[in-house]
Amino acid sequence: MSATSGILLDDVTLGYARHPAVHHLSGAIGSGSLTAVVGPNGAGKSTLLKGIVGMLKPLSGSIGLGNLTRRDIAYLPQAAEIDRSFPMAVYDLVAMGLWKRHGLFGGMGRGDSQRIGDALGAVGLTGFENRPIGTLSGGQTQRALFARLLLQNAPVILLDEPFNALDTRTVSDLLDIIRRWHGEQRTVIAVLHDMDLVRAHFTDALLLARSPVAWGPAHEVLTAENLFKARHMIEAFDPEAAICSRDAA
Ligand SMILES: Nc1ncnc2c1ncn2[C@@H]1O[C@H](COP(=O)(O)OP(=O)(O)OP(=O)(O)O)[C@@H](O)[C@H]1O
Repeated sequence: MSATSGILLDDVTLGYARHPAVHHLSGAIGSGSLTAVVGPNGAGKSTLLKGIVGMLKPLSGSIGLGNLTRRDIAYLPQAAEIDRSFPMAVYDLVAMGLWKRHGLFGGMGRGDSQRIGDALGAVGLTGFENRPIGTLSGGQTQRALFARLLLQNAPVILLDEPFNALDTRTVSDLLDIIRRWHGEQRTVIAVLHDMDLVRAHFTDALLLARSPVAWGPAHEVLTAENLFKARHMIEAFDPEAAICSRDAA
């Protein structure tokens, strides 16, 4: 992976219909870092990922990508946002990871079947090539989506609650792939709720409660005091506020 200065968040406010969901966030996600975004429900974690991937334009502030473009970012939304009813075989879903290489209507190149087979093997889905995606279990679906991410070969990978409702075996297998990406100096940012998992496997953590509570080495961020503060901040938040109090002050 090429070296970049990482992702720079400069006083970023993100929201919907001008209602801010993430307020005044500044900091850098270093290139090659393994960062967990944590915080209570409604803290703005998914919103932040959507801002970084370019699906949401900041209401104010800016998100800088250094020498990367949006096309260098692979994004796995929450499972609930993925339409599994689309009639498609596992092989074709995973092959979509090669679109960046070939373009939407480009043909498959030599070696692509091998690459797809390798990616399916890496996630333990060899033999599932022809299965319609609608017939997969939740864990198998997430494995197939990780295979697609493997083929995307992106320097930045954003994962929104990738382990939600998965059994320990599947989590462990997918964590191996995340570790592999980290070893390849890719930047990995994952929204997670399991604090023990973050402490054990992630180098950095950003604790959000619409505003940033703490950001830095995971073991320094995930203290009982910070987590309590984040919960308190979310409970005290007025979701109907049209503009944030800091802007109004
Ligand atoms: N499309 C949308 N339109 C309007 N408001 C939204 C939209 N998506 C999210 N929000 C609101 O923005 C706030 C932050 O939501 P977000 O999904 O980013 O939180 P989260 O930290 O990812 O939560 P969770 O842990 O529950 O997934 C919430 O109050 C939510 O209701």
